[in-house]
Amino acid sequence: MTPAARLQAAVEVLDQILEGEPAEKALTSWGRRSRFAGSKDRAAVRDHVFSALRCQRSHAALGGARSGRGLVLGALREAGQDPDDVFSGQGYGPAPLTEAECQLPSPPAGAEALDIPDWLWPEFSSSLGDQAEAAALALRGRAPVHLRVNIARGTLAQAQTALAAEGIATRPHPAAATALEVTEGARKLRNTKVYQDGLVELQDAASQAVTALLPLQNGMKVLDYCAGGGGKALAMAAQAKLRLFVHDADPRRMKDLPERAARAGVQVQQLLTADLDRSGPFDLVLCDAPCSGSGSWRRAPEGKWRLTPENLQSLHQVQADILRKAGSLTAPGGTLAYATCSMLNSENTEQVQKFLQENRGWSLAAQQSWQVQNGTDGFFVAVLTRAKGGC
Ligand SMILES: C[S@@+](CC[C@H](N)C(=O)[O-])C[C@H]1O[C@@H](n2cnc3c(N)ncnc32)[C@H](O)[C@@H]1O
Repeated sequence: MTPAARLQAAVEVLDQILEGEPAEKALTSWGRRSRFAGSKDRAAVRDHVFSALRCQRSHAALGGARSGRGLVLGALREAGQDPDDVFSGQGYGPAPLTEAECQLPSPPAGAEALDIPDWLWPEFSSSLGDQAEAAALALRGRAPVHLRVNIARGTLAQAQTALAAEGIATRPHPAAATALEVTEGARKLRNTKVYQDGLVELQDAASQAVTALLPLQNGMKVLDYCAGGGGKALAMAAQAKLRLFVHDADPRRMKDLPERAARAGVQVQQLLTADLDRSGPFDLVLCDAPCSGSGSWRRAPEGKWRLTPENLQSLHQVQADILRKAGSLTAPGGTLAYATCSMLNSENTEQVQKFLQENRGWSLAAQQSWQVQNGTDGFFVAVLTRAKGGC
């Protein structure tokens, strides 16, 4: 495909996404009907689509329309490229610009230029303070690829050497002792032996730092209450020999966990919600709660535009309920860890404060947050200790 044809494909996929289709589904259906597209074409179209979604608001303003064409036009204008080179109708590229599209709109400003919804900006800026602008700008860019070295299988240096032998260059990431950042060859990763043998897993460095902060010790009975795909469960298992249980309100979210656990050489026991009470209490319960995802909007940029004040409100309720339930499953003297991939105070510190106010016998042992402008996803974790005679 020519560069212009790839952009035309992105225009079509973006139009479907703007009509409400999930990005992955829209890309998959484009892929199915475009058998002529090679793997490089598919990767390029995907990159165009995700870049457009990260900057959807500002690019729509610059392109004069919230449409696939508008977003691609806005991206070209922001990059200082002549749109006529792409919108020429040549080589299966987009049709030439109309007279209306040729009009230069006034440049975006404020939250529009920062690609944050207006309703969210007050909370975003009060949560991030003088870092709000830097964080919003970081969310407009691509996320780095981070790996967690499975230290139960090998050292960081061994993983780097093995990855280099398969054409993947990495460097250690300062956020976590187990973290590597891929600097070259990321697309090849899943086909490498080092990945398939379980020496490395894809996981953001801040996500790794969350579990590194937990007081895990051999023999502990641990529950990952919101296990999803199991990223944190597997990271915990690499840190100590645990009796590890996983749960998710939607067990389908854990479908890949058995295979991932086998690759990592880890045993986990899945629990249904109905079995939780009789399986507890646990020495440590981690809840990696559902959230706005504001810390990972670089990876899942649709979330930024699909979040509404009402969704955020109901997430607050779900988070409070999860904390309460996970607290009840924590043994006296045990630890409850609450984590999100959000940078919003209302999902983080405010939830923890509310829990501490409403539940006697708990204390805050540690709290940390990570922000996107510092080279990781945005994350938050609070580690709470239950008193030995706690109620
Ligand atoms: C942030 S994701 C977890 C990611 C996972 N821990 C990882 O590291 O890969 C949050 C998970 O919480 C689950 N969830 C949502 N509501 C829940 C509830 N009330 N109780 C338990 N899990 C819930 C969702 O299905 C989702 O899989």
